[in-house]
Amino acid sequence: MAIYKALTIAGSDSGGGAGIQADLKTFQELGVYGMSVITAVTAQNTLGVQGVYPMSTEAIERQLASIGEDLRPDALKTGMLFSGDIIRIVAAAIDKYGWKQIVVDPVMIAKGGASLLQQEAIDAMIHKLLPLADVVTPNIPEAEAISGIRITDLASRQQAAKRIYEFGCKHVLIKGGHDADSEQATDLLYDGFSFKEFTSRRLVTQHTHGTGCTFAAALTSGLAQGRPITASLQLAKSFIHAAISEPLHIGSGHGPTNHWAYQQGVRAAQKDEATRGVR
Ligand SMILES: Nc1ncnc2c1ncn2[C@@H]1O[C@H](COP(=O)(O)OP(=O)(O)O)[C@@H](O)[C@H]1O
Ligand SMILES: Cc1ncc(COP(=O)(O)OP(=O)(O)O)c(N)n1
Repeated sequence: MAIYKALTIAGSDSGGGAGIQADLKTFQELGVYGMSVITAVTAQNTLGVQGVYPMSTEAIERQLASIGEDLRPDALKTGMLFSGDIIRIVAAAIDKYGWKQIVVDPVMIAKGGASLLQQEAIDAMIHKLLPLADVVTPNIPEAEAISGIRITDLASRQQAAKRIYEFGCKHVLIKGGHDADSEQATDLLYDGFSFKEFTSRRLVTQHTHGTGCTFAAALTSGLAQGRPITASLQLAKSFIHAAISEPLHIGSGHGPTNHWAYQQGVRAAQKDEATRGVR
């Protein structure tokens, strides 16, 4: 049996809903061997972010080298990178080790408002990391910050995607979770030629902590397994929809998504199929 390996380069969320923890849970659920490089530790729960503690650049470089010298990832994702220095170190490692299938989730601000990326780092994100990305997955505020274009409708979202594409990434996927007025959660893909939409029903819930990390980790899992980009995005959309559909109701604030839900649905469908076959 082939073992596909995925790497997440991101921050730790002590509450387990976002960051490294969400990524590793998603990799595991989708049958991919997960590895991690931790860029920062956050003290975080469903009520918000109580502390941010970046790792030393030496510790990050050492983790990247440990992976690079022994365990080649089939795909990798970046999440919270916090500073321009960390972004430059990560970009240099991607280049040095020749890693492929790069998903850049340009994490900037947690849903509660805490800053997870220093303002000065946006420039490094744009000029060092985006040119290495196979897919960059901004939410609407992140797409606005990167493109400098205010997104108010489909036309401005398309314009922002085109602008971000010009920074050198192969695909831009602007997520629609923040478009609260819409009855649908629509993610928009641009590949330099045309647009494609990935749509699901918008679920009304406050338990959406970690949706972006989980979505990008599911996309990375698909790419690690050798699926094409659109099939990987479809997988990610199905995974996150299931994870939001069946919240765990833990904590007293914005709870995490349910990383078990997708596979529980797959198993239930298989059981159904098997039962029908017996009849
Ligand atoms: N309420 C919701 N109902 C259904 N899908 C959602 C909802 N909120 C977010 N999503 C989906 O979750 C994924 C992550 O999107 P988003 O929440 O915008 O990212 P982020 O966590 O980075 O802000 C996207 O595929 C988006 O369409
Ligand atoms: C450590 C860490 N990394 C990333 C995030 C942001 O995660 P995201 O999936 O965008 O979810 P929200 O925080 O916006 O709910 C995070 N919070 N912590």
